[in-house]
Amino acid sequence: MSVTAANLGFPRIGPRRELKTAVEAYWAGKADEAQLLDTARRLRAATWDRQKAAGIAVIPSNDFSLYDQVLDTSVMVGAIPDIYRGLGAPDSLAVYFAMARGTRTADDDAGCAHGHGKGGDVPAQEMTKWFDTNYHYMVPEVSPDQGFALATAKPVDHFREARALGHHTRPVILGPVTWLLLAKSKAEGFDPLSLLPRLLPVYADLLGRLRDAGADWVQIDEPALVLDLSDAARAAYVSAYGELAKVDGIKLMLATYFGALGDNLKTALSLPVAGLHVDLVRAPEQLDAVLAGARKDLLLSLGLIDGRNIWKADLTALLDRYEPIMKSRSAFQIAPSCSLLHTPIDLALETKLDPQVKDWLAFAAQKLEELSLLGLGLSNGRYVISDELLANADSIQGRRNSPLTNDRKVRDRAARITGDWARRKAPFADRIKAQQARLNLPLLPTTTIGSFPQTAEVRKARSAHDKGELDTAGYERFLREETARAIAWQEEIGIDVLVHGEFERNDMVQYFGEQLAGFAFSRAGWVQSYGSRCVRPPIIYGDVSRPKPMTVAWWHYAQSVTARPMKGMLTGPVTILNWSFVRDDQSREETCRQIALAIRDEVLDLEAAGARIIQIDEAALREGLPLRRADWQHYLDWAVESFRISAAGVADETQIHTHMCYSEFNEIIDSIGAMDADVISIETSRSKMELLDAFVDYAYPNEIGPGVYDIHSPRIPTTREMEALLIKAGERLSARQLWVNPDCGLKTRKWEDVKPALVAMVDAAKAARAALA
Ligand SMILES: CN1c2c(nc(N)[nH]c2=O)NC[C@@H]1CNc1ccc(C(=O)N[C@@H](CCC(=O)N[C@@H](CCC(=O)N[C@@H](CCC(=O)O)C(=O)O)C(=O)O)C(=O)O)cc1
Ligand SMILES: N[C@@H](CCS)C(=O)O
Ligand SMILES: [Zn+2]
Repeated sequence: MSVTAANLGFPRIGPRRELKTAVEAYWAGKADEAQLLDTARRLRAATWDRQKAAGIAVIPSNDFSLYDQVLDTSVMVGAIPDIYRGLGAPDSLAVYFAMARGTRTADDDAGCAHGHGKGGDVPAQEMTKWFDTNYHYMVPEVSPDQGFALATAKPVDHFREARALGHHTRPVILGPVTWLLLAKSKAEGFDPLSLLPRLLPVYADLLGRLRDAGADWVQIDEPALVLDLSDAARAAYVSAYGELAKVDGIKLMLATYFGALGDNLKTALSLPVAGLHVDLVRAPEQLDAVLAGARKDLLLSLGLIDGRNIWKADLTALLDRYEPIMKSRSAFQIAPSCSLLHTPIDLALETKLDPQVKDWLAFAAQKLEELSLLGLGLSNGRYVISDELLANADSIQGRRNSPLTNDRKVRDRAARITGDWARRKAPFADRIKAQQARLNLPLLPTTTIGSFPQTAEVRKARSAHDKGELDTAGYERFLREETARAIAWQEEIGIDVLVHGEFERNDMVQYFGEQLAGFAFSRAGWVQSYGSRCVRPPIIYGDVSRPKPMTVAWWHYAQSVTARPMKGMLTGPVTILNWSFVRDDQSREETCRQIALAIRDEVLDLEAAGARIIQIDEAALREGLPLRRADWQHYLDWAVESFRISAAGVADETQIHTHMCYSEFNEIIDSIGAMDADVISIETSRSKMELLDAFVDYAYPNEIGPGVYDIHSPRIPTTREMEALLIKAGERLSARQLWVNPDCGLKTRKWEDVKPALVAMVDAAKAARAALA
């Protein structure tokens, strides 16, 4: 019996975000192509060396990407829409980054939420979330007459590059069926999956070239196998892998992750591949069925180390569970559950973490060490790693018994929650009357979503403050000036309900996590969100509570400089949960309720301070939906309840807003309705208000701000087009229900875009008021 430690993918941004610095310098014209490619090469070499040093036997290549691995695949197979073709050779950086970002050149990578950056001459491709992660990929675009050809040979180039450095790697490629299932076509009714027969020869060509370059195994990622699939998709798997099996001399490790194969297990096990990777962290229960159904000669890769979270693995528990099965087959691979792309790189860089909490954590580099130890223990017996096991058991015990993770008061309070906590006192119809009497707003009130541009100056000031180069008084003075300027400008252009601009916030989740008990923060724990943009997800290690008010002082200052209503601005519990690394020793649901209580306290303090309107953003509520539909309702029920707990403590006349900068509401509209926010702002501008239909069909009774300004594009919308959108909205919903706002916050935009756009938005509201009155 042999057990081999394999990795499925390593983060590519570099321990100090070297890739971000390099690509942004290239985009800004401050570095040339050779400099960028040189940094990329050095990062790859360091990553391969690191994995070898950690004792990983199967090291991936082609997991590196300058922007996104799905985009790499699209370019590789020649799925380059015509608009980009004139910009350079198919394998040029010009075409690649145009697809990623559009062609308008500028020195920042303006981008936000679910869209991004540049429009300009040529728009970027659409971007969306990679399964249920906070990583975003570029959506492949195909047409009914799509042709495919191997346009780049990056997997082969990187395999050779690694070999020249002494590493025999296992190239990773995104499988053809998942790639097609993620693809979209502008042609109505066209199913990209029908292109499979045309795509397969390109994959076969690639596999042949990898073999000729010396590769023996290729990891082919098919995460779509953990989704609810149609019979057609399952049939596509059978024909695709039947065809690829004809390529001689190369073995495929079919990698599935992010969940159980479930009803696709039979299909997966029937495929003529040499290996199958299964996620046993998200879906440990599938082990028995996989073992029972797998051909004797199928190499199983067991995903044992969590690639989606940062907790140290319990090595003894893993040995207890997996030792007994080791003799059942001649060989196993063990691996992280999925690529380590979704974890920060190296815990060793964290010098400021509480040592106790740090002892409970493993980032990507540490996960490789765990994997390697586990491999040794499973192959040779646990005595060979006895010292390491003892140390690991100490950490696991330490975390389990630590008073840091348990706060009796929080638990008692959460246990006392009753239905009343999640119910506003009066129904919406009564509340809205009280709110209108108090707020006295015009028809179609104007507002924005919260943030104003996070300029280089703002980021520099924060960075200087963090480093101790700018004292707190100086930093706060600077922030007050920025805030006051933004408020005066909103008054000047005639916005009705104001925001303070969020200049004091580094990130809408991190900012709250930094102030809540039960959260820890990394200094260098960056995780790629999209392209060069990264986030540092907070780490929720203990029971969550709010030691003191978090936003009241800033709100108070902002309200003190204007008579108009200033929104209290909070991130909601579900979004804080979904964008954090969450403790794994209690249910997400339980943790979310604790966060909800903390936000409820903040809501009530804002109300007591005089806030008439409080916005609780739930930008990540939808993306938290489980991958399988059967699990949706349970999630939606507790997510909605948490939001309601956070919001429902206020008096009838206090208006609660929520914001969701996405647009697919059809399938979850009942839950959106159940949130019972007085006002919801959503993204609708790009769909030209069509996405309001879900609200119309549902007869949504509360107020809605359908976004009229696409903040993902630097294009400045005209008064006329925003007015037309409002009229369209007014035809679908009562004008009395409508608010006027952009699709999302403006933090990633520039003032020079924001100013004319908001002036035009206010004019559009005035015109629409006259038309709809
Ligand atoms: C809305 N989105 C968000 C998601 N997740 C979140 N947690 N937050 C979100 O807002 N998921 C979905 C989308 C993803 N979209 C984005 C959009 C934008 C970014 C982004 O801009 N990231 C920044 C980092 C943001 C941040 O934390 N900034 C800090 C630190 C800034 C920094 O790097 N400082 C430098 C010094 C800077 C200087 O001197 O000029 C340093 O520390 O070295 C801050 O502002 O204080 C990015 O740059 O990648 C991410 C996801
Ligand atoms: N209030 C936040 C929400 C972003 S989703 C902002 O305006 O940036
Ligand atoms: Zn938003």
